[in-house]
Amino acid sequence: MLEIIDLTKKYDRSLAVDHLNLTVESGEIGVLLGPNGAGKSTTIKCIAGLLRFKGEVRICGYGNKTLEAKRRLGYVPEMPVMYEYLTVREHLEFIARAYRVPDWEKSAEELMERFELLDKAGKTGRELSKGMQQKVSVCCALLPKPELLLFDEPLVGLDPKAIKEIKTIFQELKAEGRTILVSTHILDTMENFWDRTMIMMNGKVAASRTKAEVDAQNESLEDLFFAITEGEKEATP
Ligand SMILES: Nc1ncnc2c1ncn2[C@@H]1O[C@H](COP(=O)(O)OP(=O)(O)OP(=O)(O)O)[C@@H](O)[C@H]1O
Repeated sequence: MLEIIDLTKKYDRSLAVDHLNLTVESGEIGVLLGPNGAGKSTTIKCIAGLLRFKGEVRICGYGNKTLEAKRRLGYVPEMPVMYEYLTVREHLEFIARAYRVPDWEKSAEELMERFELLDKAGKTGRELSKGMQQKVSVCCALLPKPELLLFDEPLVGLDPKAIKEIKTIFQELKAEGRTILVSTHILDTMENFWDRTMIMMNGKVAASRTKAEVDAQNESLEDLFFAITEGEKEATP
């Protein structure tokens, strides 16, 4: 479970996230939407503990800076960050050792197979394309089986097979009762399996809806997005 209470983040004098509150329950897929510059990546980086902020972020009840929270968190950043001289397999081994993942070799092989990385397992970070780096980043986040997974624009630059695999994985994680927060601009790919959406504008949640609420209005995620961001609808958070 993820709880964000009164999160505020300023870069120098510019306010990127403004007293933001949101909750994503265990077994839910939360989708963070919003125009460019709305504050989505900043929010995700604050949750991941990469930025200082005011307010509170709780992961399964633990403050996000604690070891208990970090153990339960997986993060796929917008831009993959690779060690230039580690191979794909060594990246997975590094994560497995850091998180003390038991029997990691089998899980790592399965993940590499799902993302068509087995034949790239011996390639180093610097030898990988952007899309391959993105796939390694996803595999590294999934390997420790965290309770909360943050995906910042996970589908950008991936090939169709990897996109299909990620969508399947979202559903598997949900079925296992994990908490997922995805920031994306690619609305139609999330259409069928999200549970809760938060639409951000100017650092605030301009609207928060469950899928049931949106379905009851006979709307799509895209309809809701434009209604909120283009002001056709009263923004009721
Ligand atoms: N490192 C930084 N230093 C100063 N300002 C920043 C920094 N990173 C982001 N910002 C500002 O914070 C605000 C929110 O940016 P953020 O990257 O969180 O938005 P976003 O919703 O993820 O946008 P996008 O959809 O374009 O990725 C923007 O006004 C941006 O210019």
